[in-house]
Amino acid sequence: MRTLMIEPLTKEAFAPFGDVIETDGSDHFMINNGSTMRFHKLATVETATPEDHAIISIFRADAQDMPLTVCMLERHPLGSQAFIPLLGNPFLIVVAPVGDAPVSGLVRAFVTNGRQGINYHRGVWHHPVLTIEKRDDFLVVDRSGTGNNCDEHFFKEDERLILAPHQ
Ligand SMILES: NC(=O)N[C@@H](O)C(=O)O
Ligand code: NI
Repeated sequence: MRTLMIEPLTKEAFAPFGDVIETDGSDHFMINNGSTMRFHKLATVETATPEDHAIISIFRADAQDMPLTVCMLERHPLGSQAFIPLLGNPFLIVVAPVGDAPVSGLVRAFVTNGRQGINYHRGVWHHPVLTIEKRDDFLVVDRSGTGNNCDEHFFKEDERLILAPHQ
């Protein structure tokens, strides 16, 4: 099984999978009579139909045992999904490009710097949220509507991957 190299999250590296929601290196303009910097439209919420809603939730996630064997990835075919850390902690991301199924050899892992959120584009394969802290809170912005919006793919045993952040 391949051990994933964990890359530092950057807009450029993550571009094939979605957006990085951060102030570092992002354009802004002044609002509120010059008292506020607006880092405008860092990401957009994708939905599938006019009846869909973009909703805001909080995920309180517990850490997975590490090293983690990555057995599966999921995707949301009907909308995007954004995770914004509420407590300023780094977290882990495992993704694969859009396609009928995730390709094990194309799976990549990233670690955030604590000041970054991400927005998975519609259909991007990803692992369910992976904290580094024992428990962590995320603001999540994603799509609500009819139909199935979560496909899971389980890798064959020889396609599984290892995520080992503490080594
Ligand atoms: N199932 C759910 O809402 N969470 C996942 O989509 C995830 O990416 O964590
Ligand atoms: Ni998801």
